[in-house]
Amino acid sequence: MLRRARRNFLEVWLAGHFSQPLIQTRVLAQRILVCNSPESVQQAFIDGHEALERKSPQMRHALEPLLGDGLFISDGLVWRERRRVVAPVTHHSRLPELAPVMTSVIEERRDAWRGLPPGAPTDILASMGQLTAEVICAALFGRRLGAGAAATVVEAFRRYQARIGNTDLPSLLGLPDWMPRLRLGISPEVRRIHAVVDGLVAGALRGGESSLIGAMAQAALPGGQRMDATAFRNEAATLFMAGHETTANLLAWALYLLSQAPEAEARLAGEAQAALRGRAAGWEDLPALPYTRAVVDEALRLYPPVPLLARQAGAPLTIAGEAVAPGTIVIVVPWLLHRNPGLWDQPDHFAPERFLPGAPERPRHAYVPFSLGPRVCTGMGFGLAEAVIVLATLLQEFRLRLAPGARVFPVCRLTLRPGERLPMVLERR
Ligand code: HEM
Repeated sequence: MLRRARRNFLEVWLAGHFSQPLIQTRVLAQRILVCNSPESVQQAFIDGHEALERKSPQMRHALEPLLGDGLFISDGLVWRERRRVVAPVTHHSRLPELAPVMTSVIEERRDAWRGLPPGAPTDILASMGQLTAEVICAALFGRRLGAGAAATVVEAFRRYQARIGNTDLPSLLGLPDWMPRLRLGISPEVRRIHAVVDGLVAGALRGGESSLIGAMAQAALPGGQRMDATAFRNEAATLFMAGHETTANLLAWALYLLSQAPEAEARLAGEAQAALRGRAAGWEDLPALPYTRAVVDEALRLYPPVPLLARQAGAPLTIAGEAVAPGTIVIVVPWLLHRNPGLWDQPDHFAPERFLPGAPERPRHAYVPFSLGPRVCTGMGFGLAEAVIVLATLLQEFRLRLAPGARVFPVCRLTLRPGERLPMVLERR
């Protein structure tokens, strides 16, 4: 099981797990409880938030070298204080101000695609990674990360993920947190990413442009203190990483799904053409793109970019009648929950209609691509707006087909991606 988990975390689940409301297992010294029903998910992440605020040791050890005490993996007082500074910078109320950055980056990508030789395969996973890296950089730092720098970070993060793996053997053996973990080959990637982030933070703090970093610098921690330089770097790295990798995978999966579903693809393209008439999408176009949004929601259901939400109990609690002792790992697995046949009709089918306004209601907490409860993703509105703007702008003009011979299968490391590459052929409509 460990070997399978290290290779690809999705391989540990058997067919029966998708419909099982609660899965209990033990890996070496570690008890693991998987919540796979709306009730148990609510009991764990909402009612049990205080006991389960802490991320799993596997997640913390995987990301700590890169993010330090950044919001994604911190807990306790640090998490509470930082959340009050970081969450408002991408709050829904700021999106009209942030969306023009998305529009201008996607306009550049569209123009570059117009110049591609017809029939040449493009790696859509890399292309979306670079695009979303440019978007989050422009929003975060108030200026564009040069194409070379974006590519450097995207590639370094890909290699970081490949080396770090999913399993943290020492934690599974019950060894304490303070014991150093062997992390072969990740230091050069971490140094490369930190060097880029440090340069950008310094630039954003010096330059007078409006930026998320600038907004964070204005916000005081409770008690009036300012965040120190390390906190700044950790939060900037967190927003950069959380803000590009997830959205890139979502876009790659959506484009793949559409390439396999010509009717859905034609419907989305028709909606985009009618709403946009050749221009790039912006914030004000979102209400006229409900089908595009439904495609995004359905892609998030079938291929949730964060397919595993793992916590470690810090205090005793009860979930679905089971006593959970401190130290137990409690996991919500969107990959399982989103395909649970007891919760979804035809769970493995790509059916964006299920998310259109007026579709039958689904059970609460059956759909959690952005997590839920107090640790819900702070960038949810940002990521959703970006994905709709990108898909509508590109698909009104281009049709994407999977390159001949390409094989696509989901691989889960920290995020869920369509293998290492996604070669697709672009055609102008
Ligand atoms: C489609 C895109 C995205 C998806 C699917 C996604 C998903 C998630 C999920 C599932 C979590 C919680 C993880 C857990 O509970 O273990 C999370 C947390 C977070 N996300 Fe996102 N995210 C996306 C985009 C973004 C963007 C664009 C930003 C920033 C601009 C962002 C910033 C964050 C941060 C800071 C956290 C940590 C919140 C906390 O622990 O308090 N995310 N995201």
